[in-house]
Amino acid sequence: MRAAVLGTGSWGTTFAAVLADAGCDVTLWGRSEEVCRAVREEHRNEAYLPGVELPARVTATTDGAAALRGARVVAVAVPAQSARMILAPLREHLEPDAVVVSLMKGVELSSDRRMSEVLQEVLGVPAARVAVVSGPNLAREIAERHPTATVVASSDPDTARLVAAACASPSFRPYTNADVVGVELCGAVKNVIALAVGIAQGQGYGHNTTATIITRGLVEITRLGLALGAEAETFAGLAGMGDLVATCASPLSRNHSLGVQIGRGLTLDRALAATRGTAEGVKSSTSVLELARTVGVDMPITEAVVEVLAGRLPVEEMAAALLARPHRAEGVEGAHEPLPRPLAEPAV
Ligand SMILES: NC(=O)c1ccc[n+]([C@@H]2O[C@H](COP(=O)([O-])OP(=O)(O)OC[C@H]3O[C@@H](n4cnc5c(N)ncnc54)[C@H](O)[C@@H]3O)[C@@H](O)[C@H]2O)c1
Ligand SMILES: O=P(O)(O)OC[C@H](O)CO
Repeated sequence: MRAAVLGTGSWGTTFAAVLADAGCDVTLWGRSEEVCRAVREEHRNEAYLPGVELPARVTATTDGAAALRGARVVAVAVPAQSARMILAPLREHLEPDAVVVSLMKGVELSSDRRMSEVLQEVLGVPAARVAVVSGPNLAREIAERHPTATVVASSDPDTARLVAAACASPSFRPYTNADVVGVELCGAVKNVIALAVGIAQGQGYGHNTTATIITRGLVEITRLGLALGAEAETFAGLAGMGDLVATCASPLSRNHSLGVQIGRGLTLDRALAATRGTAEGVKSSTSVLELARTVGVDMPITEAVVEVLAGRLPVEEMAAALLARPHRAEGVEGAHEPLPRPLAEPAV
């Protein structure tokens, strides 16, 4: 099968290798001629995956029409906030029967749309031909063939099975799932929770704090997902708990690392400059919170991250603001309990 991957960053390049390991002939599309030449001629992408040799079945081009010609599976791995702009010119080159796969973990800021919704709109493909791949998938580990599982979600079971078959390799095991909303929200919101964990660790807090944020973060993700029609069991699976554990534990996570820098007192601009690659949670925290407000869901950790990143809540007051909320029962349902306002006012 021929496949295309749009985006030559760390996940796009790694997923191209996964597809090739599974037997696909893969063309990467990117904007840098130098990166594409190195993939084609040296089987390397040193900027994003230093030291990794790519399979011979992976080639690369800056020509979108050439990349998409004959591609039955088209996977997209560009920054979520730029996807609409990047993909619009490629629409005319998509094969009529192509299945489009979102590898992205974000929510569009301007529209609060999930990335599978953005792909449907901008590429003009129906939901039945769109899939989402999400799970505990740190690119570097997968590029090194560490054993890993993931979730392939689509509203159409045949589409999910096609994509799962296209990416199943001896070291990469996909599970199919019909819950596109749940799988996609898990991927986007865990980045916000990983920022919160990083912030706490940067402040010097230990494992109890980390476990508290991960667990209550999962409650937030679940609450939002259920309100938007997702299935409860998705959140306990690979895309939910699995990805939270990987992202919140690993220094390979850009969101986690960026959070640590913020927790240590760096400004957002400096923390971004110190973080290589796309930390989707920075912008998606705002769109996730907007989405939550449209359905009346309480997401205090997400709200605290938004306030800290915006400079309205001093980072050293974040934990106190969260702990000062009214006490409540532990379950997923719950009253709206915003952060105490005086602590969320603009810092002076
Ligand atoms: N890296 C991971 O471990 C990982 C794992 C799972 C999911 N994801 C998700 O995949 C998506 C991409 O992440 P990544 O890690 O590959 O990011 P990255 O920062 O490594 O790479 C982003 C790529 O997008 C390209 N790009 C940016 N603007 C472009 C434009 N205008 N035209 C063409 N290309 C452009 C960059 O050149 C780069 O190649 C994100 O949503 C991320 O959350 C990443
Ligand atoms: O580096 P991050 O924080 O984007 O996380 C990478 C993957 O999403 C982990 O599954």
